[in-house]
Formats: sequence, C-alpha cells, structure tokens
Amino acid sequence: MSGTLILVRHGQSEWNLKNLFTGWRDPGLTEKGHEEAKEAGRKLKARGFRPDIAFTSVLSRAQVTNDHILRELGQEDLETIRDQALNERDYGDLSGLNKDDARQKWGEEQVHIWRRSYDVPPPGGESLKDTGARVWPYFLHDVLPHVLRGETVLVAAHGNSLRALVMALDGMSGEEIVKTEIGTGVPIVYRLNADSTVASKEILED
Ligand SMILES: O=C(O)[C@@H](CO)OP(=O)(O)O
Repeated sequence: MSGTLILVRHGQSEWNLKNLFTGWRDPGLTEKGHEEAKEAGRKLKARGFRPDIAFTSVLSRAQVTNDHILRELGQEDLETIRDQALNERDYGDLSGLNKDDARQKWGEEQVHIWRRSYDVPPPGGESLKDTGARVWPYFLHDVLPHVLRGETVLVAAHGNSLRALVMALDGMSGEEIVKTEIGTGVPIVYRLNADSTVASKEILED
C-alpha cells in the first residue's frame, strides 16, 4: 500500500443554489457551502487525516473550500498548488443559463446528455471526455507521485473534474459514469496500492 488521496467537491456555490450552469465562471460559496466545506474538514480531522500537500483549481469556490478544510485541520499554511487543469468542465455556451430554462428550450433528455454523458460536449464547451483529457494527465504527472511516495494528498475541485478522476480511478465505463454524482463537501478517500490501483475507497457521507 502507498498513500492516501482525498477528493472533495467544493461546497454549494451561489450558482448551484440559483440552478445555473457554472463551468469556468467563478461564483462564491453560499452560507451552506461555507458550512459544508468546514464540515468536510471536521470529518477529515475526526478520522485523523493530515494532508502533506493540497491541490485545487484556479476557481474560488474550490480554493475557499480548500482553505476551510485546512483551517479545520489546523494546517492553514499547508502548501497548496492551484492549477487550471483541475477546473470544472467548461460548460461553453450553457454557462450562466438556468438549467430548467435549458430543459424547456432543448428538452430534458438533451440537457441530461450534456450534463452527464461521457463524450457529448455542450455547445462551445467540454464533454466529460475532454475534461478527463486535461485532468487525468495532470493527476498522473503532478498529484499521483505524492500519493505513491506514501503521502496524504488533498484535492479540492469540482463535480465534473472529479467525475473524470473517479471514472479513471474506478475503471468505470462511459455508461457507468452517467449515473455517478459527486456531493458538495463530501470527502472521497482512496487508498492506493504501490502500482497505483485502488486498495480501498470510502465516501465520508453523514
Ligand atoms: O454547473 C456546473 O458547472 C456543474 C456543477 O455545478 O453542473 P452539473 O451538475 O449540471 O454538471
């Protein structure tokens, strides 16, 4: 066995609450979102996790979530690497639109395909496959080496950048990933083997 990889989606954002496609737009967290992020930190502290390094995106909702977690752990000065590769999927022309309005305009099925399919991109944006094509190489090159050295690594990111990561780690098919949702502020803890396969996975839900 090698190290531990902790994935956390940011707490609820203002645009999650307003039901808007967000992607690379940069709204802040709601009160509930701040609380969810702190709770993620408390859960990790209660289980004795102490990250050696943290990674996050260049979007504030993920960075603030990372800050809350580190503060709860008493590790606010921990080295944190920010990279665009961990950003949310780019929702292209859908960014800023209301998801219910989009369903009215294009139909329930089409909107679900854009939101959850593996390889159908929304107009002007990234499919999950496109998102994985930047998240996975970054993970392999920058994040995984820390885990394989036996470290505990925190990644605070986004619903779809984490879906891409989980899909690859769990070896899911394009059909399986359609049903996979990542909850806001819910830590997902992987222990990886020395050959980088998954030894165990635990979702720290209430
Ligand atoms: O709007 C977004 O960027 C994402 C995450 O909030 O939404 P969805 O769950 O529809 O992929």
